[in-house]
Amino acid sequence: MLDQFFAGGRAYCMGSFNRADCWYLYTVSPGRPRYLPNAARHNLPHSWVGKVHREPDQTLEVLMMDLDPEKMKWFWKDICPTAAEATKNSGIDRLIPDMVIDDYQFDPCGYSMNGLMRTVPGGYMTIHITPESEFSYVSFETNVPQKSYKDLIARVVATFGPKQFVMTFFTSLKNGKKIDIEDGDYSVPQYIDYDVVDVQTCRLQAYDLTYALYNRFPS
Ligand SMILES: C[S@@+](CC[C@H](N)C(=O)[O-])C[C@H]1O[C@@H](n2cnc3c(N)ncnc32)[C@H](O)[C@@H]1O
Repeated sequence: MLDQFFAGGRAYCMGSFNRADCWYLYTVSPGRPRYLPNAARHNLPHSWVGKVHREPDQTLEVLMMDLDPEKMKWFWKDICPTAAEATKNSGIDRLIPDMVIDDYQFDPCGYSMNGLMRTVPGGYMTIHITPESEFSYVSFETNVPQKSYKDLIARVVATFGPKQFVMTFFTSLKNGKKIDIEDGDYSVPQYIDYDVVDVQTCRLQAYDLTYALYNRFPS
């Protein structure tokens, strides 16, 4: 389906097929500037011709399922009439400090926010919350570099209280100071309340990807 819209897209699946714990990824990498006529190409900086220009970067996603209803209550309008209250009462404003936040509370429930970092150009955080207990789901994503990804993930998980979550971490291969997600001898962060059920690492065209599935222990 997506192939109809994107040339050169690639689909991947991480996680376990037979447990229905799969996470699907579709990537599109900007290719050579083939669409430019030769004359226009000659106006490009020499180093760009036939190459892709990229800044080093890393992206963390935490995708959480089956959340703590007590922590989800802030995302119902009858309890929190405004998005600003939901952001503050839930602790979202303390996950990554120094963000300019644009937040929205849906009616009767649901919440979305986008935050831009004041001090890191291009640094963002985005959170989308479906609080209905039958199918509760929260997605968290940021590209803001962290000293400790383990600590950030712990804050995110403590804020929303999932029974299960998926962590994905992309890091660009040309990153001189390559940031990793390792925790001592382990390839992904370890938490006392969660079992790591699956871990996979994958080298994509321009990124290394680490995927892990965590289940709360005891369930
Ligand atoms: C936060 S929105 C965003 C969903 C989005 N697809 C995501 O996860 O990135 C989903 C939540 O908002 C609620 N909601 C209320 N009105 C909505 C609307 N008009 N459109 C989408 N979601 C709405 C849904 O019931 C659900 O709890």
